[in-house]
Amino acid sequence: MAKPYRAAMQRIPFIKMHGLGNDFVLIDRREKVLEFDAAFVTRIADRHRGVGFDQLVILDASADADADARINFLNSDGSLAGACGNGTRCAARYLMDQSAIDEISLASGSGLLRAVRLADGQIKVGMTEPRLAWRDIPLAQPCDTLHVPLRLFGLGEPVAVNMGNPHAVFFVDDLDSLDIPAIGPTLERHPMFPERANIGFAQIVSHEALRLRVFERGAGLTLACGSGACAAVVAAVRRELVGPACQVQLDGGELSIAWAGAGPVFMTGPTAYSFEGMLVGEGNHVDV
Ligand SMILES: N[C@H](CCC[C@H](N)C(=O)O)C(=O)O
Repeated sequence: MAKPYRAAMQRIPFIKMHGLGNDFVLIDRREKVLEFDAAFVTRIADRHRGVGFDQLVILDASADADADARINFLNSDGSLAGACGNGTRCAARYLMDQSAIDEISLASGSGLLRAVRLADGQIKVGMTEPRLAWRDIPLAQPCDTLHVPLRLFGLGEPVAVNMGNPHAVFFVDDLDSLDIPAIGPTLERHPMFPERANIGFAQIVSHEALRLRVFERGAGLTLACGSGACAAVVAAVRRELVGPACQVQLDGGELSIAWAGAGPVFMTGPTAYSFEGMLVGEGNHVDV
């Protein structure tokens, strides 16, 4: 007798999007309860056996009346990401397109995020105010987050910033001379960072521009990291290396970041749809 496979089969529609090549599988659960576990997430993240993504973006209906939806992010290794700037911009674009509106509010783990569509189509999001106390990064020991006492691989002391997720930013003279895939894992998992950290390497270009590459917690080196771009500008403003408006040049393109030295960080940049599809399988163990 045939196995009653189809009866148990779950079908999960998804949309693939990216912001500067930082890519996402977006699952909209606002109208339908869809359940999946960490094994499912890592399987879908697999770029050969699955769809492939840096972060999975999950949209849920929000209990908060001020928010149009609730947003959560999972890294490709299955871990939770407290914030994701490019994923926020992509989800905001998707929700705005669905309702033909140009402004949206999203409830996230780091607070309420507001996003707007600008006249040129770029999406601008107000990220949360950066947290700068060592406990809030979090770091393993009390220290000045402007000079975290960590000296490795010939790098200077990093600046630590929490953008809803932990970041350490190293300023370097020559970004191209660094073997980031080789040094990234050690830094991401250094005992100084009890919740691991996103590791940014920034090279100052001018008072209004910097180049950045980020080895992301739970995802490795990506083409762009939105919260990393915010963290790098916050770090550079604190070190008086750039002004309050700064272009961040990432491998996948450019983000405009603005931070007045206090309050929220604003991030503006492009978003793009790649394709849509259907994840198909039994229960939580979905065959792609
Ligand atoms: N790509 C994301 C960052 C994901 C952060 C994640 N790697 C973590 O904090 O664990 C961004 O655009 O901000």
